Amino acid sequence: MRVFIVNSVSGNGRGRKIWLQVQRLLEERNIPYQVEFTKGPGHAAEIAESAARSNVQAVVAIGGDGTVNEVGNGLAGTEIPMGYIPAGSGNDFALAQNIPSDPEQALQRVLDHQVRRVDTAEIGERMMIGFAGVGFDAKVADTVNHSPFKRWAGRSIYFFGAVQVLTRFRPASVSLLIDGKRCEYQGLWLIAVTNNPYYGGGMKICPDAKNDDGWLDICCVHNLKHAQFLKMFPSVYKGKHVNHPSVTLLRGKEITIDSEAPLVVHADGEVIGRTPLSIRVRPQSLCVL
Ligand SMILES: Nc1ncnc2c1ncn2[C@@H]1O[C@H](COP(=O)(O)OP(=O)(O)OP(=O)(O)O)[C@@H](O)[C@H]1O
Repeated sequence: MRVFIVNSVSGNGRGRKIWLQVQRLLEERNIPYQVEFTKGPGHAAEIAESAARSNVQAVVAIGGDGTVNEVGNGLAGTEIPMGYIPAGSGNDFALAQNIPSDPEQALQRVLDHQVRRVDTAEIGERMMIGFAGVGFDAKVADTVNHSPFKRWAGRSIYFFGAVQVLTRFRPASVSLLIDGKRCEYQGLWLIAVTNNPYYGGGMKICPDAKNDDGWLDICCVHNLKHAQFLKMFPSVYKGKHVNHPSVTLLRGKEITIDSEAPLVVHADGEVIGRTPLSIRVRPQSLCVL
């Protein structure tokens, strides 16, 4: 039996519409299923955890990256694979995994049941599946998630969110410990820690990140004036920002981030707290379809 976890409100109600399409396909093909609809933050993780205990064939998330994060949190460390049918605004996990945006094709991939293992990472009590960040990008995630325009703007909302945050943002002093090696940054804009190349609705923040190599890829952006940041910003969509002298790419397995003033932290686009924080890779801990 496959359990579908549907976030009906993801992608401005796309979650609900896509589920109805998937349900019709399952019924046409006489494929047994269970479905659960999320009621609010944290619920998808609870459902996934309880499904994993009953040893189901797969748990399939229908929603955005926030839903992937929660379902992944519920399944990491088990042998139950996570399927994914994208229905959010960003869908960066789908992009990184080459999961089709067409629901019928994404469902077919679930039914094909080719299991592969991907890395996740522990952040305090929680896990990130694809990406996490501190500073500017976390502020953007927070702004976007509270924006009334998220309902209809789709992927471009992250671009507009970034422009909105930019005017008020003040870079910070941050200390980073990567596998015992310390780096200090004055005027830090952001630190992205990723398993996947993409975040923020298709920004190629860590172009070489691979989600099964046991490493976390890190991108630090520092020492830039606001106008310079704005000028560099569009280049992230093609991963060309990495050539800029204010961009430092690093890699590690265990990372601690501390800052003078607490900075907002996000995991897979959902704000989960503030610095200080520690992130530790959990190699190949999540089975995905
Ligand atoms: N019934 C519900 N009502 C309100 N919020 C919900 C409900 N179910 C889940 N949520 C919350 O919705 C939030 C957003 O979900 P998700 O990230 O999947 O969609 P999205 O924001 O549209 O997509 P993306 O992150 O790809 O931009 C998550 O924080 C999740 O916990």
